[in-house]
Parts: sequence; structure tokens; C-alpha cells
Amino acid sequence: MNLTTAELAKYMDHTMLKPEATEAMIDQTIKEAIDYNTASVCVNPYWVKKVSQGLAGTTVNPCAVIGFPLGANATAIKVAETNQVIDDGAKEVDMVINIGELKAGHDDVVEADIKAVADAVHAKGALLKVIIENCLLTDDEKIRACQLTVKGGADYVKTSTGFSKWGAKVEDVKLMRKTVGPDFKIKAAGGIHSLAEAKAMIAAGANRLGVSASVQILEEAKAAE
Ligand SMILES: O=C[C@H](O)COP(=O)(O)O
Repeated sequence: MNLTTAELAKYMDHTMLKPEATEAMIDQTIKEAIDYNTASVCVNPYWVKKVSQGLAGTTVNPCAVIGFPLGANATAIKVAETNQVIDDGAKEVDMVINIGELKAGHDDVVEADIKAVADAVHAKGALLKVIIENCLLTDDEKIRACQLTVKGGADYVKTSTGFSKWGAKVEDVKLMRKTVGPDFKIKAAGGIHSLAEAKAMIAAGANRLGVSASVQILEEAKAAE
């Protein structure tokens, strides 16, 4: 796959989700995202307003995670959090599904949770990525989670939070691509730390990468150009 460094950067949600992130670390993340022109800067809700101000006038989107990282909040809380982050400037929202309800076979609950957030996101012109946390799921559950994400009206299905047992795996991205078809978007996130890993995720079908090691990967890409 022949991507320029600039093209690869536009796959990347430059991510700073560490609970111990300071304002200085957020500032650094914003600067790096602008320098490399990534797709977005992905942060916890508290930092979205600052990120949105820092990215004003650029083509880098502010992105916020909600219901993160466990997904076990009430739907009303996820919707309220969604409205708050968008009012604070988020153009993209990454939510975690209700994993326990998926495993219990309560697909209607999982779909309604996704749909409520999707409606809130789309009412304000943003886009929604749905995190299914593959490392906790069987293949059957991964397939159902992808189908419910599509039915719930989201824009992307996303592999992982990066805060559970492990992150994105190539075989999971392939399974997700097979499940959602060629057009629905997929984000691979968690544990992608090298150019080879980033390229493998894209080759497997990822349209977006959630990465904290963006600079390292993009410098590797630049050196290889
Ligand atoms: O989507 C976000 C992930 O938490 C990023 O994980 P990472 O730090 O392994 O790149």
C-alpha cells in the first residue's frame, strides 16, 4: 500500500486519553495534530473545549469519547454527555456500547443505546463511532455488535477502547469488514504503535486509526518516503 505521510495522517485520530493527561500534554497533542494534519484529536470530555479552541481554523476535528471506557452508563447519561461534548466543540464522538447487555443477548437494549446517541450526534451535525471492545467478545458477539452498530445508525464501528485486555487486531478488523460490508466505516484503535501495524490495519479494512503513537508512526512513514 502506497500512502504518503500526509495521506496516512488523515487516517489518524491523534489520541490522548490518559487519565493523568495534563493541560500541557493536551497542548502538545493539539500541536502535533496540527503539525501533521491528522484527522482529529481524540480526548476525554473534560478537554474538548480546549481542543476545539486549539484546532480552530484547521482541518483537524475535535473528537471526544463518551461512556468511556466501560460503556455501562445509563443511555440518558450517554446522551447528556454527547450533547455536552458537542456543545463544547466535538465534531466526532466515540461511544462505548453496553457490553454486558450485548453478551446477555439483549440486542434491543444495545441497539437503542446506540440509536439514542446516534440521534443526538446527528442532530448536531457530528459523526458517531461505536466502540464494541472486541477483546471481551466472542466472534458471534463481534458480528452482532457490528450489525447493531449499523442498525443503530452510527457512522463507524471501532475495535477497542485501548483500556481493556488488548486493542485492535487485524483478524478482528477483517471480521468487522466482512460483517459490515465494503462501505460502512471502521476505526481500529489501541496498541497500534508502528508503521507496519498501521498499514496492516488499513489493509484489513480500517478507514480510521485511533493512535497515541501518531508522531512515531508518521516519522517512520516520512523516513520511508
Ligand atoms: O483509541 C484510542 C486508544 O486508547 C489509543 O491507544 P494507544 O495508546 O495504544 O494508541
